[in-house]
Amino acid sequence: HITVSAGVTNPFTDLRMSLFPFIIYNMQSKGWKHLVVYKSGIHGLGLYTSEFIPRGSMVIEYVGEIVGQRVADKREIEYHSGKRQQYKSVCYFFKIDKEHIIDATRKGGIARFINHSCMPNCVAKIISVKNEKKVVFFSERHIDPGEEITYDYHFNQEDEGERIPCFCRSFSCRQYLN
Ligand SMILES: C[S@@+](CC[C@H](N)C(=O)[O-])C[C@H]1O[C@@H](n2cnc3c(N)ncnc32)[C@H](O)[C@@H]1O
Repeated sequence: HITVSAGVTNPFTDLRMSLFPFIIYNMQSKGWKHLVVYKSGIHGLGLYTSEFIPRGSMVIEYVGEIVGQRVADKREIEYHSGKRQQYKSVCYFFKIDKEHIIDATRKGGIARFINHSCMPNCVAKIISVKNEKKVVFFSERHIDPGEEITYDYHFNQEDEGERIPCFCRSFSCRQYLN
């Protein structure tokens, strides 16, 4: 049984899936869920689960280069400057704390494709493993095969100058990401 949200393409019922070049399996260590990158009904590409995920499960880690605020600020300007067209309108940064940002733009895992939803099915938690901070997504409810993985970005309005319209289409959508 596959649940499909209204209007959202489901990769597991879509025959074009086999032709889509962006399918990458999440081959991280055992215990992680089987996840697929596929075009999203929310924005660009998104991350989907191909298996049932019970509530409270570890879903995936946000992996990338850990940089400081100064480097992140420089890279943000570089990525949005137009020199690298593919990074112009998207942001693959995850802020762990004031000093540490994970940049998954050039080197990183598929968690960077997780889109924002105002009614998400996952939550990002910062956990410490051997004194190292890691960002791990946990399921907040059970997630059916074929559902897009989402979390609430919790962007502050003052973070960015321009407001980013939200396309999560959830019942309680706040209309903007920031
Ligand atoms: C980490 S990327 C997510 C993956 C992205 N969809 C892609 O194709 O690479 C974050 C960016 O996706 C877009 N995005 C994510 N969730 C969105 C939403 N609910 N509404 C509109 N844009 C969204 C924004 O441009 C945001 O900066």
